Amino acid sequence: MTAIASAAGATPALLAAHDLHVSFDGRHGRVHAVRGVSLRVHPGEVLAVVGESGSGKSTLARALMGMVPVRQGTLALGGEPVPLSASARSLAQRRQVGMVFQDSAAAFDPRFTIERILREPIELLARDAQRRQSAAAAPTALLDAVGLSANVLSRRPHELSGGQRQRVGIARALAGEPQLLICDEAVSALDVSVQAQILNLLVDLQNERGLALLFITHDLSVVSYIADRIAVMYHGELMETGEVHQVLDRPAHAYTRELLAAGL
Ligand SMILES: Nc1ncnc2c1ncn2[C@@H]1O[C@H](COP(=O)(O)OP(=O)(O)OP(=O)(O)O)[C@@H](O)[C@H]1O
Repeated sequence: MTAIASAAGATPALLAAHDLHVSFDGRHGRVHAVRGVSLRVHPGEVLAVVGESGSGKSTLARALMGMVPVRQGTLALGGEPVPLSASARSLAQRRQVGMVFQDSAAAFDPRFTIERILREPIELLARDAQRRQSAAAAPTALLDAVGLSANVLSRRPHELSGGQRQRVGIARALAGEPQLLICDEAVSALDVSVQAQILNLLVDLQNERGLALLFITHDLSVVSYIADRIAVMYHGELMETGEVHQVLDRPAHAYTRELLAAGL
């Protein structure tokens, strides 16, 4: 099934994916993890992607970033087609879209200082002749944007709290000055009080910078708090999309009703 997650009206999409398919060949045969998903994310909006474990949410996010091979489909960013071939530079490499993981710190080299961790993407981008970096991408400015002071620069990841590390993960994702952040369970591993702080930070970034968020979550209260629209995945397909209140109050699909009854 191909469903299009699009808001009504003719707002140009920031990200438009069409008919994406991803499969993995493993010991137990082929897993068709994403099956013909089409969706749009509009500038400045928050699209929550929900679905049970194994429904393909993370694979979809990675496919959008170019972090897993896409078997079929098209992707456009700001109306410009993005090549999805294995040899093409992915959105992850171009950093036009930032990604925040459940455990962003797992990607940090534990031997590196936070300054070095933040400088790495900045320097990669500086080598890219097509991108001009502004002062907003300096390590101190990135830390400032996520509510951390410059004295964090000389520390190593293990010297920070979980919430501080996730803030550094967000700062790193902001290095390319993206218009879209893909957040894959970005607050799930944090204590509840820290979750609220990180959610508020993401909402502030959305408001201040007009950032759009594609927000993968299992948490219904997070969906209600943060999202404008919801996309519901099941077995790799996009079953239903719509405005938050519409999907929460009048889910069209039986699977969505079950998911909501179970609290996602
Ligand atoms: N690298 C991989 N190799 C083989 N199979 C994979 C790989 N990544 C994901 N899968 C399979 O693809 C399917 C979708 O997984 P995915 O992690 O995208 O689901 P999810 O909805 O994000 O789950 P969760 O909520 O538990 O994170 C699952 O069957 C999973 O086992």
